[in-house]
This record gives sequence, structure tokens and C-alpha cells, in this order.
Amino acid sequence: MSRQGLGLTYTLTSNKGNFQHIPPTMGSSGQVSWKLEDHPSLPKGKTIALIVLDGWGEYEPDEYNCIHVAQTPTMDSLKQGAPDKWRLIRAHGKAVGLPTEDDMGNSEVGHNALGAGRIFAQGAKLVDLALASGKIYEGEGFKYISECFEKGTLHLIGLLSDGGVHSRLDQVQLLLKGASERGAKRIRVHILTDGRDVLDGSSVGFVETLENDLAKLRENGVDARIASGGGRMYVTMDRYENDWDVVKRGWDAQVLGEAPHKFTNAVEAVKKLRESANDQYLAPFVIVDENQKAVGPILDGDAVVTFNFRADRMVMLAKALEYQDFDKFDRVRVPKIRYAGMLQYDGELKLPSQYLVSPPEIDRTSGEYLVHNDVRTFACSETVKFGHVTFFWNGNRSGCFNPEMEEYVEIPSDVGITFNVQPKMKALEIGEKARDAILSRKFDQVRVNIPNGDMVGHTGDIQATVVACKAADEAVKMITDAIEQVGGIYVVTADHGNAEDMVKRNKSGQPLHDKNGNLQILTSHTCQPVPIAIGGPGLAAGVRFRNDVPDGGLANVAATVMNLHGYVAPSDYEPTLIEAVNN
Ligand SMILES: O=C(O)[C@H](O)COP(=O)(O)O
Ligand SMILES: [Mn+2]
Ligand SMILES: [Mn+2]
Repeated sequence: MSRQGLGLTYTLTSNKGNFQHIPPTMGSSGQVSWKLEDHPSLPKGKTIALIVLDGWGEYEPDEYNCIHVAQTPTMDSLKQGAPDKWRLIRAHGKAVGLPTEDDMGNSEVGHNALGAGRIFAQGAKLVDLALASGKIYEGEGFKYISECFEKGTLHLIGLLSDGGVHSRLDQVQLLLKGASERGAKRIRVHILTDGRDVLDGSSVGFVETLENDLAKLRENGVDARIASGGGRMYVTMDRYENDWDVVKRGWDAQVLGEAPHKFTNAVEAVKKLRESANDQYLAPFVIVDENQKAVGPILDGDAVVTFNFRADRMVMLAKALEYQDFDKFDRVRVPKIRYAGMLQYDGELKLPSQYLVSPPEIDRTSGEYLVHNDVRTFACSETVKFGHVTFFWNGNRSGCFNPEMEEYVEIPSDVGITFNVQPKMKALEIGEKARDAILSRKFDQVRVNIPNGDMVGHTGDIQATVVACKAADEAVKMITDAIEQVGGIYVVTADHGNAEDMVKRNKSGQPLHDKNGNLQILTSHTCQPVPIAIGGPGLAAGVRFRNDVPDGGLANVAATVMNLHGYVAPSDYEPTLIEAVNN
């Protein structure tokens, strides 16, 4: 459901502007009319570089602000050079469709908003509503899995934290309660520890909380236990097919009941395995009974729910669970199960086919409009962020809209490393590919995601994150230089904060220490706003940021970019951030 209003009703307060309200895009037949209206003054045919710096927010300068500490001359000059062509926009909370203003932004909701130009209630919110109303138990998906409750086991697999990026513990708690009240007699939970969207070390507490809940269920006659676990980055939650071994490790523990580490208690398991890895990278383990037998492998006749609402890091497991033809790794045993996702993760692949809550219907994205309006697009990132500028950008839809108008290029990411050891990642290669695409003049829009600030920021390694930010800045320079050469326009922005603040703080902004006096490193995203800068020789004289959209957020970027391509955005898009004044 999109937030209507701003896009439909806004009127321009500056009488110098050139923007006008246009009617909704539905024709009388109810069909979408894809043709965009020409912009009254801005020209078509300019090459636009659209650069998303992943995890690049704006925060006060101090030693934990890696963007501030790093040498970032290109981004600095964008900020200092042209005050009416640089501003901040909102990238967290309700501005990107999350339940509350305390919810930090993330790549899925950020790129959805950037690409779709409107704010959709996101998975986190939709699951909250479905649980609160009880509708989650009335849908097809729950009915489908509940057929197994009489004879089989209900398995819940997902990320165990209150990070709110991929999943939320309180939703899992409600689901456990709801399913057991509706007949689930035997429940096994397969946990993935976090430490990335929440503080490292917090997993112990989340597992204790879950164990308490499961103990209460047992008191009520439900045989409920944790069955397996592992760290999210090492077990199960890979994305964009970067490393299938990650998913295989999870499969072995969750489905086959096999793992290198066996414990009788999950809290002990996490505490012990933390001696050699952090929460994100815990080795896989299974919980065994007194005879060393796994307590919860997935068997014929069982039901499985993956309880993450976010798509990217569940798609690979969903394929392994659902596809009959599957050759990414040897599954050894493929149980006959009833599987449902918390949401449907891929709208194009219809994966998984059963789900508990309908995903947001992110339709009429800017990418789809642009292919209908002669705008040729090139999109590129390295594997770990490739789906961000394609799949998320296009409303969680895999594939192109029109391969003749679009080219998507993926640069293979390094596999099996934490990115603090390679903080430059593939920034240079992304910059080169974008540069070549711009200079080829074959594309009107060259869109990239530069991952460094985010991927290295998540490791919590401050020095490496400084190197990462410098590399990202160099990639921006490479791209804006190419834009200079072809007389084009650049739009540089970010999807949410991360590298600009690497420490947990109290309410007055002071860094916090744990009980041993160690600084509490923030591996997660932040709630800070992100910059957006426009410029380049192709930017028409008199184009500048309006000052009447003070609350502008990521969803306002799509209309802005459509204007720069020479079009007026559909009337229900969030308003453009720019105006063109006659000098
Ligand atoms: O999946 C991840 O890596 C983190 O949970 C969130 O990071 P992203 O939203 O930037 O991908
Ligand atoms: Mn991101
Ligand atoms: Mn991130």
C-alpha cells in the first residue's frame, strides 16, 4: 500500500519552478499508461550516472565517523561545492515504510524506495499487522503448513534477533504461540545468530529468551526445542548466489541433522562457539539428545517456515527447499515437506509458492517506466550488492523488464572472506565498468551500488572501514569524471547510514562501553540521513534542490531522476526534489 498524498496533492510554492501536477497514469481501460509526460523544460538524452553508496550516512565528525576520517575529496567537494545541489534525505523509519522511527534503514527498503518512487509498507510492518489481526493464521500459507501439524513437526528457520532488518524476535515469539495454539504439537527452531544488525555478543541473550519461551510451550504440552544453529554469514544467509557453501552448511544442520559441533543445549553452544568466532560467523551446530542423535532434522511430512520477512538472504534456501531440480549442492536427502516463507521473496519467480503474509505490491517502478520511455539503462555492482540495484530496485523482481533496453552487469565478489581484509572490494572494477558504460554512450542511465562503506562497516573494523570509504570515494570520482567527458549528469546518494558512525552511543551521543570497559562497536546500520548531490555539465542551468520538500527521503529520488531524464514522474510518485528556475 503506498502512502498517497504528497505526490497527488503537492503544489509548488515557488512560482519559478517548472513542475506541474499530472493525472494518474491509469488509462480508462484500467491499463497502466506507461508513457511519461515530457518535462516542460528539462531536456532528454543526457547520460545520467546514478550512484548509490551503500551504508553512507551523514553524522557529526569524530573518530568513529569513518567517512569523516577517510580521505574523501570527491564527496567533500560535492558537499562544499554547490549548496543548492547537495542536501540530506531521510533513509530510515517511516520514510522507507518501516514500522517506527526507531527502525534503521536497510538496503531492501532503501533500494525499493529509490526505485519505486513511493513508500510502501514493508515486510516488517505487514507481518506486524498480520500477527496483530490474526490474519496470518487465516491465509492459504498457514492452512497449507498446518495440515502437517497432526503428524509432523513444524520447523522455523531464520535470523534470531530484534534487528528488524531481516526478521524480528517478537514476531517469532508470536508465531510460536499462534502455531501451537492452532495445533502444532512438535516444533523445532533452527536459529541463525546475528551480530550484524545488532551488537555482536547479543545472540546469547536472544537464545536465552527463545529457550524460555520454548520451555513455557513444553509446560503446555508442546514438544518445542531449538534444533540447530549457526552464524548468519557462515550458515544459510548468503545472497545473490555468492557462495552456495553457506547454504549447504545450513542444509546439513537443519535438514540432515549433521554439523561439526554437537551440543545438548543451544545457549551453551553459542557461548562455546563464540570463543572462536563472532555472532555473524558462528560455526554450524546441531542439538543432540543423550544418545548424540540430532533432535530435529527435517523429515518427510514436516512443515517448514522461513521466518525472515526480507527476501535477499532467504531466496537461496527457498530454492533449495522448494525446487525439485536443484544442482547447486548435493542435498543428499530431500524431504517431502510443506514449505512456506514468511513472505513471498521473489515476485517474478513466485518463490516460495506458499507464504504466510503477502509481500508489498511494489508496482510501476521507475525502471519499468523508463524502459517504456526510451531510456536505456546499465546497472552494475559486485555480487554481494548486485541484486540491490536490480532486484530490490525493481520492487523485488528478478530479471530485466526489457533486455533490449537494459544491461545488468555483475562483478563477482570475493568469496569466503570478511571484507575488512579486502576493504577496497570491487569498487575500482565497478567504477571502471560504469565509466566504460558512460563513455560508450549506449546508455541513458548508468546505475551502480558501491558497497564498501556498508560491507566493511558491518565487520566493525574501524580502520578497514576508513580504507573502504576512501575506495568508494575514488570510484565516485572515476564515474563523475566520465560524466564530465560526455556532458552528462550525476546523482550521488546512499541507501542508509553505516560507516558514518561505528560506535553505540547514549542519548547524548557519548560512546558506550561494555561492563569490561570495551568500546561497544556498532556493526549495524544507523538512523542517520544520507546525502544526495546532483551536478555535471549536462545539468541544465537553474536546476537546484527545492526548499519546500524538507522531509524528502529516498522515495523522492525516482521523480528527481525522471525529471533529469526529461520526464515528469507519475502523479502518485513522491515529489521531485528539484526545480528549474529561470535565471
Ligand atoms: O544483510 C545484511 O548484510 C545486513 O543485515 C543489512 O545490510 P544491507 O541492508 O545493507 O544489505
Ligand atoms: Mn545497504
Ligand atoms: Mn548493510
